[in-house]
Amino acid sequence: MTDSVRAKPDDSAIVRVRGLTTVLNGKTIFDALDLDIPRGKVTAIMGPSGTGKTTLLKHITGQMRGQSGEVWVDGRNVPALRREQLFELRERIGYLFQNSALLTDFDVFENVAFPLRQHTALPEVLIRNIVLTKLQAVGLRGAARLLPSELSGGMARRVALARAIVFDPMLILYDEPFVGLDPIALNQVLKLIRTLNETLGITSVLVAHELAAVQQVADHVYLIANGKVVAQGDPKTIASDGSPWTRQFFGGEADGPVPFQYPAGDYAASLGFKGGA
Ligand SMILES: Nc1ncnc2c1ncn2[C@@H]1O[C@H](COP(=O)(O)OP(=O)(O)OP(=O)(O)O)[C@@H](O)[C@H]1O
Repeated sequence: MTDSVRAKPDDSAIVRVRGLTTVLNGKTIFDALDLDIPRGKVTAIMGPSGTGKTTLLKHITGQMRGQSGEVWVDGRNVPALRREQLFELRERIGYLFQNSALLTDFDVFENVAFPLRQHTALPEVLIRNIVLTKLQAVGLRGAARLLPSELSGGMARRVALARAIVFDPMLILYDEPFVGLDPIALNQVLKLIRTLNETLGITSVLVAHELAAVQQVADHVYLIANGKVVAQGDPKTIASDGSPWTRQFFGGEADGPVPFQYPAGDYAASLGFKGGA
């Protein structure tokens, strides 16, 4: 492994993954994975489909645990946390899911208010102030009384973002935030991710496939494949680092180190040919 693919220990890392090994249904998703997410920055996680990007986010929130290894988030090793410590930690992490997952029967205001009503006993006037502040931050205070069915895809994503920041998180995890957005909505979301990161003084981690978008918003990118970090660096230059992984992934080549076949047993044997090679 070259220096460029080895995670560099960094005291300012808010997330520090060490030796994470995760096997799901007999398939190794992470194979002693090491990586650091720098505090206060926007970090992109990229990699082929099924490589474990969403799974990595779930390790950070403690929704999933590996067989071994450590996942440190703001100084706590997540797999070792007790249930209530885990809930405490999760309240400090905002999560924007792949689909915006708004509650269809609730208007925009109530969607953003929902976590506050679920997890706090704040008076209505305070809830109102928090919700309107968050909606203002994403430019949708005027849409407070619209239903999700009345929103464009980009607006829905911004509402979900307002909801994700309702507890003033230290860390926001975005899972595929750019999928299905038209160019205008895409630019609005990009600008918003960057602005929120700066104005709220938080850390952002995003899983995405779109290199052009990642280049506009991210400070650092990790390329994960085969259970490990296979490349990392500046999003502007990573695509041209010349390694077979980056050539295949960013060049969209069908052939390369990423296998076409999902791991499977012996083909001839599975077709019933005895002792098939
Ligand atoms: N709960 C689970 N149980 C068993 N296998 C799972 C589970 N969750 C994910 N997997 C498997 O783990 C692998 C990684 O899935 P994951 O969704 O993290 O990939 P991804 O890199 O986010 O993919 P994509 O880019 O397509 O969204 C896949 O092979 C998937 O089938």
